[in-house]
Amino acid sequence: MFKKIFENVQNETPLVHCITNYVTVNDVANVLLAAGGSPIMADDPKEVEEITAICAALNLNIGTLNERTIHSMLKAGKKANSLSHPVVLDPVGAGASALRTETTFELIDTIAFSVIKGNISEMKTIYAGSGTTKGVDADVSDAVTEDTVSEAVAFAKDLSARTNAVIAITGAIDIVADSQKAYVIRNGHPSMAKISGTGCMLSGLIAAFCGANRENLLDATATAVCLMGLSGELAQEKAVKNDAGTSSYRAYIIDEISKMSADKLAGGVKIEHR
Ligand SMILES: Nc1ncnc2c1ncn2[C@@H]1O[C@H](COP(=O)(O)OP(=O)(O)O)[C@@H](O)[C@H]1O
Ligand SMILES: Cc1ncsc1CCOP(=O)(O)O
Ligand SMILES: [Mg+2]
Repeated sequence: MFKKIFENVQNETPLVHCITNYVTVNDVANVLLAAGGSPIMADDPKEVEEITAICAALNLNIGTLNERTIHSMLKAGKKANSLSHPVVLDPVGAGASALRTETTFELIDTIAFSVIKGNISEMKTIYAGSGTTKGVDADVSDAVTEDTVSEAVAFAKDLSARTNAVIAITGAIDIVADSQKAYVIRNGHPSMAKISGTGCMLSGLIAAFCGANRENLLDATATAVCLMGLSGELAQEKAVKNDAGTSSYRAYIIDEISKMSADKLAGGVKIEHR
């Protein structure tokens, strides 16, 4: 499954419309190119419908939301739905402010999302209807551990049934689920949480993988999560070898994605079916 899904991205070069935050926007663009996709960042309400119409997928990330971009996200999302394009939501910081939480729900109520991807604190906010997320990073107390993984799988399946979207919960252990089936993914490295943008990069990748694999959004999402995690592992090996710090580590992750092959990916995934 991984090989074919990865190859479809490389062969189809999906154009991904991103309405995303200004912290990590350049990393999202570069990671899309590295994986074989193509990015276009466009957030003015006057052009979002036109841009999304020429794309294979839409990536909505509320990291630095404001009134104008919220309007753009709603417009783009509705247009993408009308064209049956996959739409991904990254509810960055949902639970940290009323604006983030309310916007997340307005987006979910208005747009049919293909995938909703967030860290565990953001996803718990969506599940509960409110939250007390401390910021854009997950609360340590929320983390999915080996002891709570079954509970997290049930939570992800239930959230998928409620939203009709594939659910991706990231952290040391990642969960990707629809209402029936889940994957538990143990790729990745703790260093990935020490740089800003790994979550946003992953949302961009998920959009590209869904754009090139529309008939299997669950497996497309799982493959993107494995790719990100494996690249984080390989980048860590290189960082240790080079005595590198966090800035180089960020670049090494993009390097590893650009150097990934279908075989290397298939050989490196750490995935369990539930
Ligand atoms: N402690 C960890 N161990 C392994 N991988 C991690 C860890 N923390 C985060 N990751 C990986 O980093 C990426 C971003 O996840 P996360 O940090 O949860 O998102 P966000 O940046 O949105 O908070 C995912 O690919 C995830 O698997
Ligand atoms: C720091 C920050 N503040 C608003 S958006 C953002 C980036 C969040 O990126 P990620 O979710 O990938 O860590
Ligand atoms: Mg995030």
